[in-house]
Parts: sequence; C-alpha cells; structure tokens
Amino acid sequence: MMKRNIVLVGMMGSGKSHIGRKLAQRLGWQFVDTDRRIERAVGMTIAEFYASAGEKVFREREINVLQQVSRYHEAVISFGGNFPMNVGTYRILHRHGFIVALLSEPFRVEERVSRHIGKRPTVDYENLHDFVHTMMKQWEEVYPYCDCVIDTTRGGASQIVESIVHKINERHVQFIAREKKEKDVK
Ligand SMILES: Nc1ncnc2c1ncn2[C@@H]1O[C@H](COP(=O)(O)OP(=O)(O)OP(=O)(O)O)[C@@H](O)[C@H]1O
Ligand SMILES: O=C(O)C1=C[C@@H](O)[C@@H](O)[C@H](O)C1
Ligand SMILES: [Mg+2]
Repeated sequence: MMKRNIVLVGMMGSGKSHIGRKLAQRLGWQFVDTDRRIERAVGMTIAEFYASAGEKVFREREINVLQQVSRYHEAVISFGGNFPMNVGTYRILHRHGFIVALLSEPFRVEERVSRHIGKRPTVDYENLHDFVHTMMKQWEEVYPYCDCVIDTTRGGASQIVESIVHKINERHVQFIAREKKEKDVK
C-alpha cells in the first residue's frame, strides 16, 4: 500500500494532538493539527471561533483545511474531535492517508477533557459522563472505515507511538517521500 501521510481521527480527548506530535517526531515528519491551523488562520481559539462563527462555518473551515493538507507527503495530520467523518471526507482522507483511529475508555476521556474546561465548544461539561458515552457510540460507526484502531487508554505516549509504527510496518505501508524544500510551510 502506497500512501503520502498518516491521519489521526477519533473522539475528543483520545490523544490525536498529543500522540500525533510525538509520532511526527518519531518519524521525522511534519505535524499538522487541524485545530491549531484553524486557530492560526482565524486568530482566535476554536471555542471563540465556534461561538462567533457557528457550527456550519467551523465545519467548512475544517473541510477547507482537509483539502489543503490531505495531499501532504510525510505528514502526521491530527484532526479535530468532531471532524465530520462521512463518505465524502473519508474518500479524500483515504486517497493519500493511512487512517489511524484513536480511542480511549470513557473514564480516561472524561479525565483528559476535564483538564481544560471550556476548550472544547461542543462538550457538555455539566453532563460529561453521558456526553462521552454518546460520543463513543457515534465514533463506533467510523472505525470499520479506518486502517487501524489504537486504544490510548493506557500506556505512555511513546508506547502508543510504537504501536502505530508497528501497525504500519506489519501492513507494509510505504510512504511517498516529500521533496525536501528550503522552508517547509507549516
Ligand atoms: N497517552 C497520553 N498520556 C498522557 N496524556 C495524554 C495522552 N493522550 C492525551 N493526553 C493528554 O490529554 C489531553 C487531551 O489530549 P489531546 O489534546 O491530544 O486530545 P485530542 O484527541 O487531540 O482532542 P481534540 O479532539 O479535542 O483535539 C491533553 O492534555 C494531552 O496532553
Ligand atoms: O467541541 C468540539 O466540537 C471541538 C473541540 C475541539 O477540541 C476540536 O477537537 C474539534 O475540532 C471540535
Ligand atoms: Mg487535538
């Protein structure tokens, strides 16, 4: 299987940003976090942008970033926790990306998401337990379309990174190299 990049999807708090950054370091690749890219583009946090622009515009921005980065070579791309994984977006991601879904048990998601109350605009922090269980159910429909699913409940980041590298090697996934440019655009 020949691909260009590795894409991390999954529920909020599953560790896409945290693990994605470390995976990129491990591989010597560029790291793209769609949330951070949107924040830089709009000059405000995801929560502020979501509150001021609304869900529709926010999702349009995410699709826009998807179209920008889905063709990147040797990149680890971490998507937002509510990224609309539908047939259309899946097709774009799957064309060039090895799609890794991260998941964690509810208690771990609740613990992580509670670390930064207010950061995630759609999280119901008052009913976090129910919110997380609903989110988990929604993501269950996506996993069959992913190339692999990694449980990030336990184990340090480096162990999780190595388990992703192992999956890639055992599937004999090869990645098209990026032409080294003078200055990489992040
Ligand atoms: N394996 C891990 N070990 C320790 N801390 C972790 C681990 N994974 C994630 N975290 C921590 O949990 C919090 C949430 O992780 P992270 O931001 O990576 O989640 P995410 O999946 O990117 O969430 P979102 O979808 O909202 O962007 C962060 O504070 C992060 O540092
Ligand atoms: O609350 C939400 O829906 C979101 C929270 C952010 O952390 C992002 O993960 C995501 O883009 C959307
Ligand atoms: Mg993230």
